[in-house]
Amino acid sequence: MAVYTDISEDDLKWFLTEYDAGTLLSYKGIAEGVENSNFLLHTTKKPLILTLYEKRVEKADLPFFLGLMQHLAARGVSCPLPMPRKDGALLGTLSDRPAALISFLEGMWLRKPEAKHCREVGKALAQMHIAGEGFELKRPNALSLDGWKLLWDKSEARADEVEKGLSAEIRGEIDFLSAHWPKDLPAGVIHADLFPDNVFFLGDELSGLIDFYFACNDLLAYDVSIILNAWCFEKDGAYNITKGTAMLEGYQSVRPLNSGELAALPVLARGSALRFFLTRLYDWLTTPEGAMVTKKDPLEYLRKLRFHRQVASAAEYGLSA
Ligand SMILES: Nc1ncnc2c1ncn2[C@@H]1O[C@H](COP(=O)(O)OP(=O)(O)OP(=O)(O)O)[C@@H](O)[C@H]1O
Ligand SMILES: N[C@@H](CCO)C(=O)O
Repeated sequence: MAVYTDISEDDLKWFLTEYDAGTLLSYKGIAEGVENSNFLLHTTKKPLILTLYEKRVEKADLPFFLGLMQHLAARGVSCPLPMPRKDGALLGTLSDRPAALISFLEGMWLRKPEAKHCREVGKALAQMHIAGEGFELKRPNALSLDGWKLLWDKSEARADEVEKGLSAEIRGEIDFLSAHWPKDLPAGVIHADLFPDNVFFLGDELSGLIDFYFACNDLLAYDVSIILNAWCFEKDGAYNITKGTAMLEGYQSVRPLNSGELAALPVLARGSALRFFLTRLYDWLTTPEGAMVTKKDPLEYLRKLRFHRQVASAAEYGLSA
């Protein structure tokens, strides 16, 4: 469960006096998520989400994340909107953590997404990429090649505890990706974590995107490879080409991928599988037993990485001719 930091009712009431948010009626911690502490607040006005930013979020990055949500919302992307305090600031402090109030988004995330949902996610990602144009703040991707190497340095010594031989395999993968990572592809603001639990639906209709706390400037096609990884594999590890086709068609109905982006997809998908493998591995090795958070399985992403290594061209992801 992702409530790393407890808050007291008195502190919360005091925190809310800085906002025009009404009077607190109730609040509760939200079990889902692994990164930050989230609470659902009911007040005499509208429901709100309170987020306390935890270890993987740099305070200096918060203006980028919160400003991006404002930028995207103003351009028609359905995403949470940060509520300014009475003094105009978007950030406050609660229980010694940077904290923000953001609007509550209606909808639920899908436990069993189908191809039609993948199509909608593809479209929404492309719309986000276009809406992100013109956002002036910049944030390099802290979880690209250099960040992967740092994470790997912290985990390598214990990697073989997770699976024998892992250490040599991952070192080889990082070397390969360092040598083959594409450079000259269209870049912009990417979400970088658009997993099923970050996309809300009302019925079959996509109602919004949340959790922009990994958003950054990077290759747009890298974001496409992330959604292929996150949405198009089945529980048994098989790639579902019907979902892949729908997702790529959905994306390209809004923003067609150029030939360079298409050719790079297998390498980009290896990179994004490695990224989630490495953060999960690090958490797996460092989260104490009994912590109130559900650890995610790094091996799921190792299997995906091995799949992408066998992919010869983007056609295997379900690209229609
Ligand atoms: N704006 C919002 N409106 C409604 N519910 C929200 C909103 N933001 C967060 N939530 C709820 O809180 C949960 C966790 O939020 P979020 O995904 O941002 O957390 P996280 O710790 O950053 O998670 P992740 O593991 O995806 O990085 C969501 O699954 C959702 O139930
Ligand atoms: N979406 C990520 C968690 C946030 O980094 C994962 O499933 O590993």
